Amino acid sequence: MFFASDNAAPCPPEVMAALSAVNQGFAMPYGNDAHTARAVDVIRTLFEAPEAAVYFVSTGTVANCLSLATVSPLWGAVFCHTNAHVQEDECGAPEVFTGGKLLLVPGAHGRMEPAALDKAIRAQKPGVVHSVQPGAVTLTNITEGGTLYSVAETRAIADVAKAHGLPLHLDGARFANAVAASGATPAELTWKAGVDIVSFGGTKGGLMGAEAVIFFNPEKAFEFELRRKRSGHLFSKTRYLAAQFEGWIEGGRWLDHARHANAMAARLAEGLAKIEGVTVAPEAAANILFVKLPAATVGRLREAGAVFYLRGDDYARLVTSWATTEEDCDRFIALASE
Ligand SMILES: Cc1ncc(COP(=O)(O)O)c(C=O)c1O
Ligand SMILES: C[C@H](O)[C@H](N)C(=O)O
Repeated sequence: MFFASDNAAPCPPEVMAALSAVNQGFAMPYGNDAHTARAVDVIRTLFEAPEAAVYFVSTGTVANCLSLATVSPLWGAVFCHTNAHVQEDECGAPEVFTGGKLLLVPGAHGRMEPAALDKAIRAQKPGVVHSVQPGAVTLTNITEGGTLYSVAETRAIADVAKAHGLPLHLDGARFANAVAASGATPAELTWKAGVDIVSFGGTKGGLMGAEAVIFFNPEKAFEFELRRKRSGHLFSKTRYLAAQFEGWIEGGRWLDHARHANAMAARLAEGLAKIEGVTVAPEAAANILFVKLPAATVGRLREAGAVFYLRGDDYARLVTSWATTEEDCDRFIALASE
C-alpha cells in the first residue's frame, strides 16, 4: 500500500532489460551514440514530430528549468498555476535557471483559468522598463491536483500565450497518464494544441531517473544544449538514459503502464467514495487522488503499513503507479471502511 508517489515505484522489467542490453561494450559519450539516436527517433515518431529536437536529462526539475530558461529571457516572467510544481516543489530552481520570476495564475482543480492567465500577463506592463516582461507560460499535465487539461483546455491556454507572443511549456512529469486519461495522441495533447516544449517524464512512469525534453521547433535547441552542459546536466553516458525510453516506449508499454496506474486510482476512488465520512476530491483524472479521511482512519491505515502524504487540509494524497496492484487498493479500501 505504497501511495506516497509514483516516483517510489521500482523500474518495470523492460526498463531493466533495456539497461542490461545497452550495457554492452563501448559507445561514444555525451549522446553521440546509436542508442541515443534511436531513442530520439522513437520519441519523434511517438509525437509525430520528425523535426523535433529531443534531449535526455535525469530529473523533471531540471527538464522544466532548462526548458524555461531557454525560452524565457533573464528579465522574463514565467506564468504558472498557483500550485504548480515549478512553484511549490523545485526550491526556486526555475527562478535560478531563468533569472526571472514565476507569476502565479489561479484556476480551479489545478488548471490555470485562461482569462486569469490573460489578466496576469497584461498586468506585467509589457514595454515598461520597471516591470518584468512576459517570458513564457508553463502548464502541468496531469496537473499537481491530479486533473487533466483536455486538448481543448490545452488549446485555450495556448491561445492566450500565443496572443501575447509567449511560448508554452508543458511539464509532462505524468504526461503518459495524461495521454491515457485523455484518449488523445501525444501530438494532439501537445504541439497540435499549441504546446512548444514538453518535459516528457519517464521517472513517474517507472524509468530510473530519465526525462526527455522535446522542442517541437528546434530553433533554440542548441541554446538548450549549452545550458544543459553549463549546468552540469549533460550525461556523459547518455545511452543509459536513452535506452530506458526505448525500452519503455517500445510496444506501447509506456501507455499500458499509465493506463494501469490510472485504473488503480479509479479503483481506489470508487471504493473509497462508498465509505461514510470519506470524501474523494472531484476531477481526479489519472493516478493522483486527494481523499479526506477521518484522523482515526489515517492512523489505522498507517499502522497497517500504508504510506501516503497528508496535505495541509488533511486530504491524503494517494498516487498509484505501474506497480500498484488491485490487492493494494482493495486492502486500503477495506482498512478505510473498518
Ligand atoms: C508535476 C511534477 N513536475 C516535475 C517534477 C520534478 O521531478 P523530479 O522530482 O524528478 O525533479 C515532479 C516530481 O515528482 C512532479 O510531480
Ligand atoms: C511532490 C514531489 O516533489 C514529487 N513531485 C511527487 O509528486 O511525489
